Amino acid sequence: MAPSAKRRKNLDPLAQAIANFANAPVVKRAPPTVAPEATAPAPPDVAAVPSPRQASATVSNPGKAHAHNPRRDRKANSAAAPSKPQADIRKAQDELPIAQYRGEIQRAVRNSEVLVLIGETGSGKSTQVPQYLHRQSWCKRRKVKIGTEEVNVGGMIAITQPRRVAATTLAHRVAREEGTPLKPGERDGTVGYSVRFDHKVPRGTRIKFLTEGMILQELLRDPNLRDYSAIIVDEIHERSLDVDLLVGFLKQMLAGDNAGRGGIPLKVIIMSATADVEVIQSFFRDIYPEEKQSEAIQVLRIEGRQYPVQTLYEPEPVTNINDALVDMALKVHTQEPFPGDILAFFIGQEEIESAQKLIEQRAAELASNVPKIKAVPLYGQLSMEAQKDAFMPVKAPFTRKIVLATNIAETSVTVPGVRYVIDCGKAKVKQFRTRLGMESLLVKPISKSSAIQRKGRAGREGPGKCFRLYTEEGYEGLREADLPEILRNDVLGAVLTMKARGIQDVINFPLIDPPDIEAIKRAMFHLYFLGALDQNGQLTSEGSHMARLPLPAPLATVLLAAPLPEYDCLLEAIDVVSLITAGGDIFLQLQSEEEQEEIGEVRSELHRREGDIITLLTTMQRYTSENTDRNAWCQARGINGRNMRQALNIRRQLRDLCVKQKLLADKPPADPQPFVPVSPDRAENIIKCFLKGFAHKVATLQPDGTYATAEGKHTVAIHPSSVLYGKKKEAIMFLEHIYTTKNFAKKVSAIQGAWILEAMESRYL
Ligand SMILES: Nc1ncnc2c1ncn2[C@@H]1O[C@H](COP(=O)(O)OP(=O)(O)OP(=O)(O)O)[C@@H](O)[C@H]1O
Repeated sequence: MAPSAKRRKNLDPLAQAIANFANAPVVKRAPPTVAPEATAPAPPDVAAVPSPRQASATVSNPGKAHAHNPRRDRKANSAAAPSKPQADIRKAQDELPIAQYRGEIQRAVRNSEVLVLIGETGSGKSTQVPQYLHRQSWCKRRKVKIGTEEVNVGGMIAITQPRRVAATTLAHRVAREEGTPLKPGERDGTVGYSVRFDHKVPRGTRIKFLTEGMILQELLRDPNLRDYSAIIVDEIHERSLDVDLLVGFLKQMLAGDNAGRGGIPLKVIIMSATADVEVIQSFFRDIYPEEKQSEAIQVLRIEGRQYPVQTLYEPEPVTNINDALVDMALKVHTQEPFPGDILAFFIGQEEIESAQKLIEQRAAELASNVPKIKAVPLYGQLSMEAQKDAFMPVKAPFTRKIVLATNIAETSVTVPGVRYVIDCGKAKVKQFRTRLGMESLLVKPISKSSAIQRKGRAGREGPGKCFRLYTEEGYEGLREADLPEILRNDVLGAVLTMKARGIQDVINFPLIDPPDIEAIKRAMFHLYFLGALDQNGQLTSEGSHMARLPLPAPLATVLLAAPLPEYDCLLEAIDVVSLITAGGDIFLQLQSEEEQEEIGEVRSELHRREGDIITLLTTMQRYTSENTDRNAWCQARGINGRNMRQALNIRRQLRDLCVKQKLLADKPPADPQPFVPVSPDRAENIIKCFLKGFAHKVATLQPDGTYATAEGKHTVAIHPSSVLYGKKKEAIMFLEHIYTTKNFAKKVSAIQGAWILEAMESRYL
């Protein structure tokens, strides 16, 4: 039997069903016409409003207690008999633990304002809950009168995710389950998504997956979230800065009178496998009078997981975690049954890159009767296109996929094919060091919540195993949850978002864990310096533009300054900003001496003595002037082609946004445009324009040859990835600042001391 056929045969029925479904031609169901309630009837025994006690109780035998039949409900949903692949996927849906709770969830949402839904990883929360709700009568789009204006309110469900990869993969999955897959060129559908620089929202969308940042952007445009009937906040345990802000805004809306929504209430559903229910409940509680609290805020726990996952610990603490990860990946590969892919959690991108090489080397030495290995990286700095590889089945026969991931694969995602998880127990955590005014990347032990989430990536399509590279005592010693981002990060973006939403008193904005008042004050001062706030702390019109750009405030400041006559460099600024926000480094690290000689020489034609900003600009300009083979062009220069394509996509969107915001008069001419090197004068202007956003990130050369930051006089070194590495300049400006082995400045440009004064004076005087 051919290995691929063997592989198929070995799949269990559910995995087979999913594989069949994924490979089968898509059968499109017509976008639903809303036939509320009747389409998903409540089971006969759940008509009464539950007491809060009932609702929050764990149901030990849910199937029996609710006499609910998901298949019967589903039958009522669709008149036409489903095709085979659809029937398979429906069977898989019905077998999820959450299916037994469908009626209970529908009823709880109908009868409450806030539902906290806790269910094990893989129980079906993210994929099923929006599907259970979007045909309910309260979710209908309604025409209402607000003052003299007639507006539509509701009709859609938003479901937020902490990460882009989760939002897009879930949207694709749910769209297929709904029978309206997201295909290029397809304009109609039930499910869509919106993440930074990528949106697919078909006509007729009822379920929209968004990153938390995107819904905050929507809140700026529409403070009443009129498009939505419900907001599902998924994976709240991650406690990103954005999710904390989002629940703060939702709390304010729930506490209000819904006048901006024509009286139509917004439902809020908070979901997680590992969140602290009491913290969430108590956050919302004070909106309601005591006697109404338990009715308004309900809690439901979904019991059970679909497949068992066996946890295996190390007998002794591991000394070298990176070696142990590679060894374990190969051990699992050679000792565990095939098929069954492996998902291994690494500390960070660098560790993944070197492990990938090691695994590939060692895989080449395996005997011919052992399956081959395809190692696929998955980390945040990869372009979206490159991230997709981790989710694709391996095409080559008799090959096992090993996904080497950071914690971006920790929550919410299903990596199809994965049966085995390897957890190194550590992660790189960004922490803002208030005293130093800079970020550090620290390697820290993960929390129990993270360990549970990582384990939960197995057991989604069949029984699985989780290999923890730490001892059981080590696990017991982990803290329950991670520190919320708002308590360990710079709150600049958060304060700008609050101000842009009209929050005057940011210190008293409702937050689950309010940050240090000093951190808020520092952010306000920084925003004042960037021109986003005036002396009274009021949002300026620049600040309002800044908040609407999907960029960190300093980069948004650069784009707003660029059209000014003294700089006049908006197109160039967009080119640089696109490359900076596209993903990881554009220039691949040259490994061998040979590579350094060959590629280094071709690459040097892009290098500019002014530093990384003008080098990036030259790279974009040369790339877009290339009219024959852009891939070959990238390859010859050791440039990451995927990141370049991603940057082009961002460039197009930023150009459109700037036309919309009237920063750019007309659409610029299409590529390819002839390459004209930036003149030194123009380069100076462009760097000065960046200084408007980054005057706080400058350092001057000291007599001993080191650089000291203007703010705080901390020593910084130019990072080896910079074209100015090893160079001595009077002063430098850097766009990134990171503490790893030492304090490094990245994306560095040479500046003059006088320019710093100029940039400061223009703001203060
Ligand atoms: N992209 C996908 N491909 C294949 N199966 C999938 C996919 N997404 C989801 N599934 C299936 O649906 C099940 C439920 O997934 P879902 O994301 O809804 O669970 P969840 O309860 O939200 O989990 P978590 O808390 O881990 O995010 C998975 O265990 C898996 O069997």
